[in-house]
Amino acid sequence: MTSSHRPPRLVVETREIAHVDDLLAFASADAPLAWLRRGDGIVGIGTVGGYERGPHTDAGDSNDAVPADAWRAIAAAAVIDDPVGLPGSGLVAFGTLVFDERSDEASRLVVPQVVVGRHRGRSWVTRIHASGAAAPELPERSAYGPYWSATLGPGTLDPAGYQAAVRRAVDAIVAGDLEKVVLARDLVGTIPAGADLRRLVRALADDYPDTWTFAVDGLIGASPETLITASRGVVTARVLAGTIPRGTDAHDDAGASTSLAHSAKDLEEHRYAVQSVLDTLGPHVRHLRADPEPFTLKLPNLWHLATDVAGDLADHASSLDLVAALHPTAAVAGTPRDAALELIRRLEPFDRGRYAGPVGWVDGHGNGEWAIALRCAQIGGAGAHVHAGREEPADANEHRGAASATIPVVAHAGAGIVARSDPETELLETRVKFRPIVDALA
Ligand SMILES: C=C(O[C@@H]1C=C(C(=O)O)C=C[C@H]1O)C(=O)O
Repeated sequence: MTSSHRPPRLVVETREIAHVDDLLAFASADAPLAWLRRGDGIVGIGTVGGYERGPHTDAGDSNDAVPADAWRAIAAAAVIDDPVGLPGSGLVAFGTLVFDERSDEASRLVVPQVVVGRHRGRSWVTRIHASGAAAPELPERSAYGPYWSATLGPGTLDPAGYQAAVRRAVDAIVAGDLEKVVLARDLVGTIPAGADLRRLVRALADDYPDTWTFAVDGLIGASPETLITASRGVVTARVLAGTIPRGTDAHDDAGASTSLAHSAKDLEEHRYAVQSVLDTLGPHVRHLRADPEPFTLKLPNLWHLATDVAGDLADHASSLDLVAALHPTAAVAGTPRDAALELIRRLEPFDRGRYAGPVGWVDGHGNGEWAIALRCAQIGGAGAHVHAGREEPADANEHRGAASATIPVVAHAGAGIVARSDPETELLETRVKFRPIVDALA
């Protein structure tokens, strides 16, 4: 899976199939690959190739191809037979990229052996194999395993520590070092080994049907924020920044939405986020459109200020090129970007891993759908081990029974900090943003 090797020639065949009710039933129980919204989307089974970059080393990894270039090489070598031609048919890779290129976790593109997809009433299966190898079997549904649950507790930055970090961020902003920074905190826990992870994906998809529900390389969540979609030359994004919890009754809830829509502090946070997207898309996109005022987006746990952005691709950029240009937006890093990244590294005592990074899929033409990985948890993986303080015992064999009984989980949620931010309100906001993943695990 290294990018330095010449990619194998992949042979790809997509065929329409009878309507699929539940895509997730085809996914693997312990390593699901899924991208779903309102029941439509794609699931992947097995791995036939891909790309991996990182973890970061001090020696540097600058010789590695960037994901967009690595993918262009894989796609250019592929032989694709796709009479279906819908979003997610033909050759696809699922991707999850780290937030910070200095992360100890890896960015990955995973090309599955089999993809099952559904889009507006049409369903298909794609089989992918290396040229000369046998085509994979057609996929089968498998019954869901038993229900399981997990609770998340304090991580490396507890509520008091988070409020202290917010105060330091406000000081830096007031001192003129930067205008906005997004600070996150972490929660950790464990889930039972052998748990059917599709249960978690399904709970998120059921409770948050309008979000992108994703599962890629152990990163599972339900994000409302579209980093970028590219489909046949049309580009869209949904920028979110500015948040308020839902009200306790209809009257209170309407009041919450109105007060968010008029909050100078939230409108300021939002402006930075929209501007960062417009600035980076500008060179690649014609007829770039964004409403002058944000709308309030209602989710089961909170309201966001939202701006939809759209335009026509003006060059040959793939969705992965656009991802590279956009990430990290001011919605998850801050303004100016470099000063914000530096402050995040200083104030957050953990590695974000893939949290707040790009997650999604890309096809053989460069089309794709990418969200910002929010409202999610990383199940397993080196980062989770470190966060959970569960170093591998010196004699791993001796402890294997105990060590394999659970799988570590780490989740993150953050909030945009500007000069007027109040530490307690920001802490409450992160609590509300943890709700989707905390509830789905419960
Ligand atoms: C950082 C997160 O969310 C981001 C920050 C927001 C805000 O500060 O209002 C809103 C949506 C997201 O862009 C998160 O969910 O962890």
